[in-house]
Order: sequence, then structure tokens, then C-alpha cells
Amino acid sequence: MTCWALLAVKPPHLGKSRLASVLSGAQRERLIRVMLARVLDALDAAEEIDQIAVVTPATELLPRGVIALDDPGGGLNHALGAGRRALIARGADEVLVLHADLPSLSASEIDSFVRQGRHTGLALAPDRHGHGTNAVFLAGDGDFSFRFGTSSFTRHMDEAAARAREATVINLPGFAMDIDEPADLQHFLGTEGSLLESALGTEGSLLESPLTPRSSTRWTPRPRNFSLLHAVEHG
Ligand SMILES: Nc1nc2c(ncn2[C@@H]2O[C@H](COP(=O)(O)OP(=O)(O)OP(=O)(O)O)[C@@H](O)[C@H]2O)c(=O)[nH]1
Ligand SMILES: O=C(O)[C@H](O)COP(=O)(O)O
Repeated sequence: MTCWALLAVKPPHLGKSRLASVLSGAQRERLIRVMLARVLDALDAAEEIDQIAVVTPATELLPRGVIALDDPGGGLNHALGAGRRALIARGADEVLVLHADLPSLSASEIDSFVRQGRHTGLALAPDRHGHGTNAVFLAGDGDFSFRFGTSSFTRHMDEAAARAREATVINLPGFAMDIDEPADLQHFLGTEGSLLESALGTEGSLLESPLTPRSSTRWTPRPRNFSLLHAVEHG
């Protein structure tokens, strides 16, 4: 059984536009790079993942050993569909499609997702709101059209039903917490940040002020004891 992970990443200067109200362009690019690196590290450490491929024109983002796939154009769903077919042609028995903006995803969660997904051969990870989809596990080479975009979780469930496939819905914290909107970043800081503060014995200090829109006061991440923000601020 060969399981490939498949991601899609557009050029970083075009990404995370919904965070433009709280992060500068340079900060958004660094956030994209840091989150991608975290996801790739977790995939690398996962026992159930044999290979990793990324559909992207930004091959400079990828560490050695990660396969870059050409982006055929036509948007995310088309890119992932083409990527999955390319992996099946290379011998993949299973493909785990996941997003690159899951900063708290762990190797053990990836293993758990794949193992649970094998029960029905199709698994979906909803985001924490239950609206988006952050990962899709597919066993075999049966057709499945990716439906990322607005209300993608419902649309993926509909796609499963249309294909007469039973979807296993898996809720794991690292798969649920993607960073799309300023509120997601705030939420992430409120969980991971406070955990870190607790470990450092500095409870309460990291979150004393909420994210502030850049239009009024430029939000300056305080990187003191939070590695993700440190990387976003300092590269
Ligand atoms: N290769 C490739 N990746 C894409 C494409 N569209 C989106 N992506 C990637 O798919 C993931 C989800 O995409 P989006 O939610 O549209 O973009 P985002 O950068 O996360 O955020 P916004 O700009 O705020 O929408 C991100 O990793 C994107 O880089 C595409 O056409 N080609
Ligand atoms: O379908 C979705 O859930 C989104 O398009 C996925 O991308 P995002 O969570 O990064 O917006």
C-alpha cells in the first residue's frame, strides 16, 4: 500500500489575501512558508505517508525529497484532480489531499486520519466551523471531483453520495484549525499560544491585546516566546 500526500500551493505573494487587514504582504508570505514547512515536517514524520507531492509553480518552497507537480491552471480543484491522477499513474494506492495552512497538525494526527480513512476508503476533515474541508483521504483510483471553495464540506459530502461512497468524517484538532481569516489567527494564538505560555510560565501575557486591523494600528506580532509568529516577523 503506497500512500501519497498531495498539497497545492499558489505563489506565496498571491496567498492569504484574507489576512491582508492584519498582516503585511511580507508577513503573509512568511506565514505561508512557515505553515507549509510545518505541514511538510509533520507529513515527513508520519508513518503512513510514503511520499509527498505539491502542485505548485513555487518549487523553491519545497525541501529536497518533496515532489513538485506542474500546475495545469484552471484553479485549485483542477490542480488537485490532475495531481491525484499523476500520483495514481506513479503507483499511489492512496492519496491524502490536505491544505498547507494547518500549523498545529501533527504526525500522529496524520497517521490517525489515514488509518481511520481506510475503513471506508474516503475520509473528510471539516474545518473548525464545519464549512470548509481541510483534508480528503481517498483510497483506490475511483473518480472523485474535488469541490474546494465555498461550503466545500457539504459539497464534498454531496460528491461522496453522488459516487455512492461512504465518507468517514474525522474531527482532529490539527486538521480542523486552518488559518484563513484574522479570527482564525486569533483563535490559533488563543490555543497554541497559551499552551506555550503555560509551558513557559508566562500565562496571560501573549494575548493581552487582540489583533488590530492594519488600517488603524499596525498589528505587530510579539515574537518573544511564540515560534510561529517569530518566524512570520523575522523570516
Ligand atoms: N497550485 C495551486 N494552488 C492553489 C490554487 N488555488 C489555491 N491554491 C492553494 O490552495 C490552498 C487554499 O487556497 P485558498 O483558500 O484559495 O487561498 P489561501 O492562500 O489559503 O487564502 P486566500 O488568498 O485568503 O483565499 C492554498 O494553499 C493555496 O495556495 C491554484 O490554482 N493552484
Ligand atoms: O474548500 C475549502 O475549504 C477552502 O477552499 C480550502 O481552502 P482554505 O481553507 O485555505 O480557504
